[in-house]
Amino acid sequence: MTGPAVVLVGPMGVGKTTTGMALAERLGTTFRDTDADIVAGAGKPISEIFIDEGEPHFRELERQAVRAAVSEHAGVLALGGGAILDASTRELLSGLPVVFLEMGVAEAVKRVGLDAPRPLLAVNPRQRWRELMAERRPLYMEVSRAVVSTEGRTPEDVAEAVLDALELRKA
Ligand SMILES: Nc1ncnc2c1ncn2[C@@H]1O[C@H](COP(=O)(O)OP(=O)(O)OP(=O)(O)O)[C@@H](O)[C@H]1O
Ligand SMILES: O=C(O)C1=C[C@@H](O)[C@@H](O)[C@H](O)C1
Ligand SMILES: [Mg+2]
Repeated sequence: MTGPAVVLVGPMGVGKTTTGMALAERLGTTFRDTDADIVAGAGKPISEIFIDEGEPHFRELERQAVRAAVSEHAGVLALGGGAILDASTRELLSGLPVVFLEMGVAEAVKRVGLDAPRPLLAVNPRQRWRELMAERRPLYMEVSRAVVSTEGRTPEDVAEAVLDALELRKA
């Protein structure tokens, strides 16, 4: 097993799922998303896992979900926005074709809105988003082979930029 063809990381709403699906189609492969794996395993939405069992429990489920997906999935893999907080996950990602999708705060507000059921942005979302990114940007950078801006690009354009960044385009 060689691991995923591409791993997408980045903040909530940056387009990991949308771009990931476009990229998988473009590469003729399948898409997998660790958030979706966790929801399927727990049988309830992430917001309810946070409320019922707390964030540390969610992070442990996420750690396990990333491990399983990296070892089982050969297509395009999107990780939850906070997966890179775990040091052992960052270590696991080293050597893999990881791409950091990014955008600014104004675009984040446009994309995720202010009332979406995202537990980490429930209160004062602009401020919280800035704080989260200040903490996480260095971690996204640490695990990534390339950074791709998603602003002013359609998901299909972002997928093409990811292929260019990883030099995955066939001649
Ligand atoms: N390149 C883009 N330009 C404009 N809007 C986009 C782009 N990519 C995604 N979106 C929109 O932004 C929203 C969030 O996208 P998506 O769910 O793919 O992000 P995500 O990174 O998977 O978020 P999450 O953290 O919830 O998993 C969706 O409404 C999607 O249609
Ligand atoms: O940025 C985060 O910490 C999160 C992002 C989402 O993908 C989900 O994994 C969850 O809402 C937490
Ligand atoms: Mg997603």
